[in-house]
Amino acid sequence: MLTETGIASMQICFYGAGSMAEAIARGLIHEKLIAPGKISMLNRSNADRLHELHERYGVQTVLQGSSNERYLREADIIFLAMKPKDAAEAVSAIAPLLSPNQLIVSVIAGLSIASLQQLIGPVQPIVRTMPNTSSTIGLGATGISYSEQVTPQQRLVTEAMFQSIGINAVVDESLQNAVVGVSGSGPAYVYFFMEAMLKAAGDLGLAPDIAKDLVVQTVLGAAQMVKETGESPEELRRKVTSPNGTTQAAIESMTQAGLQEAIIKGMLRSSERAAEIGAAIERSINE
Ligand SMILES: NC(=O)C1=CN([C@@H]2O[C@H](COP(=O)(O)OP(=O)(O)OC[C@H]3O[C@@H](n4cnc5c(N)ncnc54)[C@H](OP(=O)(O)O)[C@@H]3O)[C@@H](O)[C@H]2O)C=CC1
Ligand SMILES: O=C(O)[C@@H]1CCC=N1
Repeated sequence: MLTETGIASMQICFYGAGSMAEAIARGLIHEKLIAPGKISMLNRSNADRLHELHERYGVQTVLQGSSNERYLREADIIFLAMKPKDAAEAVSAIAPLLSPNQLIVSVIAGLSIASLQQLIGPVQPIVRTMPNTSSTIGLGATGISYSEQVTPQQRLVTEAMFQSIGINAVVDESLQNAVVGVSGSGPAYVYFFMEAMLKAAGDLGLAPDIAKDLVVQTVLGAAQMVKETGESPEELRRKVTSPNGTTQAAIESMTQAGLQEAIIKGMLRSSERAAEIGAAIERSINE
């Protein structure tokens, strides 16, 4: 499927060279989907960051204002990967350089296809995505939505790219903010949970390196159990929980502290925040 897409011969430009751009670029390179020399990464002012990316991956890098234009014009695929607050200005700046055969792939939380069309024009094929940073190691989870202008071939390319760095789900654009709340922000919830587990392990007297090994393997093993056994988290939890045993005591204590409600509330808030961010960009465009 990958050779059919012709992706290996394409040029990919990351406009915005931060954490998410690096996670995707690193994943694509690591999975050998595309050679580093076919990837360019641009940012606004942080020259050290570009130098670091060039040294680390061998990607082409250049500072805003020099020969950025060439990379942007030559790219078959342009990833928009700046923070939402910078998006309207950054996208407006490149709109005059774009031609309608270039595929725009946005990873920007909250930013709608309609807003991007306002900034770029109606004919540009646009993909709105919500990936996550686990793409770095090929274990990402990405929500994908297409504008009408995206061709079947461009869809193949998009899905091949995101499949090479994890799994993806094509969703109606109205669900993209839900994807933010679930898997876009998701890795941070798990890290937050692990931080708490590590703290408690220390309080219980375990040395940091031993605590880390035990916590990481526990999280990894639990996720893998859900994936490989096909059993639900609830069923698997029951199997750990002996009547009147240690796990029951822990779960009762966590429930009393409102852990489940706190997680649900936090996820809904992430999704709501994505909508707020999108609305703020929309307002700034229409001002
Ligand atoms: N981090 C995550 O887990 C995820 C992030 N996202 C989305 O990815 C996007 C980027 O987030 P993240 O990677 O964390 O952000 P970072 O702050 O790490 O990176 C942002 C990058 O954008 C660059 N930039 C800002 N303005 C411009 C401009 N005008 N022209 C060119 N480059 C510019 C910055 O350059 P400089 O440093 O020089 O200013 C920087 O390289 C966000 O919109 C976010 O919603 C989506 C899913 C997950
Ligand atoms: O925190 C954020 O806004 C971005 C979007 C999803 C994950 N990180």
